[in-house]
Amino acid sequence: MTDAITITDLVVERGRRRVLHGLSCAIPRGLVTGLLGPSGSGKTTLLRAIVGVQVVRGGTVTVLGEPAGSASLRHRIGYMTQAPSVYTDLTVRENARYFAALHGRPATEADEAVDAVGLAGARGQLVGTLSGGQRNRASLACAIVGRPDLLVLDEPTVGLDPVLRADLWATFHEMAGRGTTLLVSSHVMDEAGRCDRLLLIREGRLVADDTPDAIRAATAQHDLEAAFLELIREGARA
Ligand SMILES: Nc1ncnc2c1ncn2[C@@H]1O[C@H](COP(=O)(O)OP(=O)(O)OP(=O)(O)O)[C@@H](O)[C@H]1O
Repeated sequence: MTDAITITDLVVERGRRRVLHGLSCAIPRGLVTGLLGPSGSGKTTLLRAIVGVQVVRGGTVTVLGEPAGSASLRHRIGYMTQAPSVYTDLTVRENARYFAALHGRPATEADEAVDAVGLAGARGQLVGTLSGGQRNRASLACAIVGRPDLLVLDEPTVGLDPVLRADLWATFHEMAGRGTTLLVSSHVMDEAGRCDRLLLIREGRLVADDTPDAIRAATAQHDLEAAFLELIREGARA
C-alpha cells in the first residue's frame, strides 16, 4: 500500500511555543485515518502542516508525492476547518455550486455533495439561518465537492446527533472505498473505533500509529479510551 502523506521529524512552533516535537508518521492511501488527541495536543496544527498553510520550523511533509503546500496540490486536497468556511448570504446549494465551479465541476456534483451530508431538505436555505451542526455540514459539502484525492477534516462531526454522525462516517468510508484518502480529527474517543487507522497524539508527540485492533491488542484494553490512557501511562513509565 502506498502512502498519501509522509511526515518526517516535523517541528512546529506557534506563538514561540513548540507545538509539534519532531513528529514522524505515514498515512496510507484510500483509508480513513483518525487523528485523535486531547484538546490542544496539536491536531489542527498537524492538519495545517499537511494542507500547507502552517509555517514549519523543521522536518518535511510530503503529500501525494509533492511537498505540502505545492500549487499542484490545490485541486487535489479538500480541507474542512473547524470554523465553517461558507458564505452566510448564499444558500446551501449556491455555496456548494460555487465551490464546484472553482474546481471545474458540474452543478450536479454540488447537489450530490449536499445530499451526501444530509442537507437535501435545506438546500435552498441561506447558510446564515442554519443551525451550527447544519452549517458544519454545509462546509463539509463544499470540502468534498471537488472530489479531492485527499480529504482533511478537522472535527467534522462536532455538534451532530448520533444518527447523523453514523451517516457521515458511512459516507467517509464510501469515499475511501472509491479511493479517497481521508484524515479526520476528533477528540471523541468513541469515533476512534470507526477509523481504519489511528494516530494518537498528546502534547505534540505521537503516542500510537496503528489500527484500532492493534492498539487494543497492544494495550490489552478493548475500550480505545482506556487503551489511550494505558499508552500514556506506558509512555510516562518509560
Ligand atoms: N495562532 C496561535 N498562536 C499561538 N499558539 C497557538 C496558536 N494556535 C494554536 N496554538 C497553540 O498550539 C497548541 C496546539 O493547538 P491545536 O489547535 O493544534 O490543538 P488541537 O489538538 O487541534 O486542539 P482542539 O482539539 O482544541 O482543536 C495549543 O497549545 C494552542 O494553544
